[in-house]
Amino acid sequence: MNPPASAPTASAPTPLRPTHALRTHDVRVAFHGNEVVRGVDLELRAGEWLGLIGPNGSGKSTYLRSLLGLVPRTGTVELGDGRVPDPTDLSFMPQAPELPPGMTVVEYVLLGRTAHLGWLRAESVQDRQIVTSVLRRLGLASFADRQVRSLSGGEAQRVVIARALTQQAPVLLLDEPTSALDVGHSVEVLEMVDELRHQDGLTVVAAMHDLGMAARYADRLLLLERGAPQALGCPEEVLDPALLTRVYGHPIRVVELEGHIVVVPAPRPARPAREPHTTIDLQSRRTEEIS
Ligand SMILES: Nc1ncnc2c1ncn2[C@@H]1O[C@H](COP(=O)(O)OP(=O)(O)OP(=O)(O)O)[C@@H](O)[C@H]1O
Repeated sequence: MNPPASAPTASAPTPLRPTHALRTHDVRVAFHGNEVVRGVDLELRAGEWLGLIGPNGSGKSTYLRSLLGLVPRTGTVELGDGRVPDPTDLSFMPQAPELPPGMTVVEYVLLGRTAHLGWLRAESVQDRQIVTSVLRRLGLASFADRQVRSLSGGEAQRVVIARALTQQAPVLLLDEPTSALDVGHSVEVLEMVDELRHQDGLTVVAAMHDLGMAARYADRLLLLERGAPQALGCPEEVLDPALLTRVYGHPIRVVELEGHIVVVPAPRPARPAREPHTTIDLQSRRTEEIS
């Protein structure tokens, strides 16, 4: 008897598993002829965390936004199956999200399910369960009925992360996810993202200014300078004091503390002694000008 069509046979080739979850090749973005992202190549495996680092204006947000199609780009962006990502594949936590007036936390976080809604556009019991579970995990259950506009900066940031997580997309893009959070809440949120990527194979790309936190959570770091990749590798390789000092324009020290990398600004070398004070007599100058 012939085997069913779908059963593997000895001669049938094993389907190749993609080696990457997200790949970008030669991604470039220009505004008014000025290129601000200059050829980013990346290949991320499922469950990998990439930390995007670099000084202000180095192109981190623009690169993330280009992956979502929010700004025009050239180059290629594809998922592991070769598809161009659609809105259900990438969830995004922007740096400065709009919090709509008159909306409660639970309504706002439910927006994360928008891409999954059926033709009736009504959320299901499962959508609500996902929202409840994310709110609980982020310690936000007691905020469910609060107006989003009434939250503190840190509370609002956690709510925005909750919305991104509720989408349950395989790739999570975070633009400075902890910029408004105190140290305790920063660790709590990053730990949760870390747990999700280990449990569910979530692939994370996060723009981060705190280089120590980036080293702690990311598997690899990509350092951008004026849109151009300067280094890509594990935190120990990329967080090279001489490289960081050059790119950030300030002396930087990298030290190890209890097994963690700590990045600290070093004092600048002593400046030459200032010229002695000269006092300008503004009153007499004025008098001279008037006379
Ligand atoms: N819509 C736009 N039009 C013109 N220039 C833009 C636009 N968006 C971003 N830029 C410019 O692109 C460059 C990169 O900005 P981007 O926000 O990506 O940097 P960043 O690394 O995320 O900075 P930061 O750490 O300050 O958030 C900056 O010089 C910025 O002014």
